[in-house]
Amino acid sequence: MMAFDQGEHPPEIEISGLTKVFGGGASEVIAIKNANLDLQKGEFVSLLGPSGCGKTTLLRIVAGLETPTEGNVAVRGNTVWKGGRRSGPATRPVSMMFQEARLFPWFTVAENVALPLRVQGMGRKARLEKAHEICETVGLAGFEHHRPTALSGGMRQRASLARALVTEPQVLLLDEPFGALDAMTRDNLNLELLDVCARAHVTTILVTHSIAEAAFLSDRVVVLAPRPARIVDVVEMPFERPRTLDLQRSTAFQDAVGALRAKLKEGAA
Ligand SMILES: Nc1ncnc2c1ncn2[C@@H]1O[C@H](COP(=O)(O)OP(=O)(O)OP(=O)(O)O)[C@@H](O)[C@H]1O
Repeated sequence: MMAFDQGEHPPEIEISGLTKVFGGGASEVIAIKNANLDLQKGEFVSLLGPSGCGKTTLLRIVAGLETPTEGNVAVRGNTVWKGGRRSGPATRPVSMMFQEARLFPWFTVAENVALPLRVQGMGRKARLEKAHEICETVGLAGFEHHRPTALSGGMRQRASLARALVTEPQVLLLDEPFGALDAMTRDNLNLELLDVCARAHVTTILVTHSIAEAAFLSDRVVVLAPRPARIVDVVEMPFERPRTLDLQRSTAFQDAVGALRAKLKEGAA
């Protein structure tokens, strides 16, 4: 799988003229300035940029959690924001995952994973069955009855990923999901993430500080610059899928990482 045709189908996520300003007067911060971005179904796009360039804010606006100052967002043809105002249906086929696992310590892994289904009103037996299925997919088989405190950091993030996937979302929004983990665990989880996203044909936006992670996972990388926060460029990662860690040793990959680093530098200048 490679090179998504930007014109063939209506975009799965449409972002246009998006601006977000926090505060006012002397404390005004322009977190995003006139961002435009479309994602096709099944595409994996990373937001790459230095701290404070508006990555998390952009993700939260797409999730419907943050109100933009101006602009439009639509997910799967349904308006989320129009002219900076909330619009469209209240429920969306979107799941979000954060850097911290945010699991409830008094629930088991399976109960945590099943929570979004409980919110949707699914009965206990059915939702726990579904949670067990997803736990198996993300490598947590055998740990369903454990409490989160009995898990390693990597396993807690697996549980968090399972919870994000349990509703079979069409769109996955990931805010540095494995940023706090050691490099080896992070590599393994990223490989599994790619596998899950490809199998379910999920459209994914990932926020990351890591140039190599963005290059390895993405179809396209959105390079962001701070002050004023803006999109510097959207760079295609022309690597075949499925990808293996060997890709990272290739000259083509190193070149792509070098090109992204140069774009980041250009944006910071
Ligand atoms: N609720 C808020 N109130 C005021 N300013 C905010 C708020 N949320 C974010 N900001 C500001 O908006 C800018 C962008 O923040 P954001 O968290 O989106 O950046 P980021 O690129 O995700 O940073 P990091 O990589 O450190 O997480 C920052 O200058 C931040 O201080």
